[in-house]
Amino acid sequence: MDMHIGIIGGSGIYEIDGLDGARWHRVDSPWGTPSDQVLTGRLGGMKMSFLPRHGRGHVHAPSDVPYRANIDALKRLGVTDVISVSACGSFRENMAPGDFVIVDQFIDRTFARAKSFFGSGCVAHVGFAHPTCARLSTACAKAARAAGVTVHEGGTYLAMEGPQFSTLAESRLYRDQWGADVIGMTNMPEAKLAREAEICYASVAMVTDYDCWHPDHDEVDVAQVIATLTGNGDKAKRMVAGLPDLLGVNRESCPHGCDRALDMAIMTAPDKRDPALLAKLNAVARRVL
Ligand SMILES: CSC[C@H]1O[C@H](OP(=O)(O)O)[C@H](O)[C@@H]1O
Ligand SMILES: Nc1ncnc2[nH]cnc12
Repeated sequence: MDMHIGIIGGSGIYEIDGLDGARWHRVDSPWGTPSDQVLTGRLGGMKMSFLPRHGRGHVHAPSDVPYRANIDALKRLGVTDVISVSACGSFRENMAPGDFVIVDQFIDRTFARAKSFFGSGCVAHVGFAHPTCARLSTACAKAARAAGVTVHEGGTYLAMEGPQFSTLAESRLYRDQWGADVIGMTNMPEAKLAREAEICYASVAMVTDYDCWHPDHDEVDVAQVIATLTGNGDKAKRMVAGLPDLLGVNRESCPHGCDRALDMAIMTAPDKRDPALLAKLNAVARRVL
């Protein structure tokens, strides 16, 4: 099978350069309209598709990003592995603005988003103890280091609803009591949906600020995030350029089982399944339905 990387670009990343045969095109999804068209092409011979999470011009707020349509659209294009590139605040002194954290755990504090492709008519429960793909994450860490970035391998990302930033009490709670390392507004439910769609998922969180807990730094605001993002965006593009050599164009099945997540997940008896929901699942769950 061909490796096909999907990059979901967060705040400050609305395109990527250097794709051979690059073309923006519309992908229709039964789950709604994706955030934007998808830029497809090849990098070092490897298939790559890029989707700006907030749309070009940053039009979608974190609560309104069409997460299901985005993952479904990438699945329909044949994407096997998604790399999420996001801005985040840091709860750790040593995870400084400009550094990349390769996230391996999440705490989901979002509450106003559709979080599953499944539901009444086709109930499924996928395993999510290890929400990111170690194979893909390791490649991202190597590529980022080779691009000269300071990389922290492993970290817990707290996903908040937003769009307001956290209060000081929340920031201290997440950092001191809950052990979160970074905070952002978008990786949930994206990571959950990628797992349901049997797509490997890695999260590259680019630190832009110290949120509001740090006594020696100003509390986060958009100006601070944008100032750091300008440098981070270039680093992310250099990281992406290193991926084809590390991952190769031919894809072995995932050693961690991300691409077989639905094997034991669907509970609803075949004769009780809702045909309308099954029709919408025709890309995400195509392998098992
Ligand atoms: C511009 S600051 C807050 C905004 O930035 C992050 O976006 P993304 O995760 O897509 O890079 C954060 O989650 C918020 O949506
Ligand atoms: N401090 C912060 N909180 C939430 N999302 C962010 N994105 C970038 N910085 C952030």
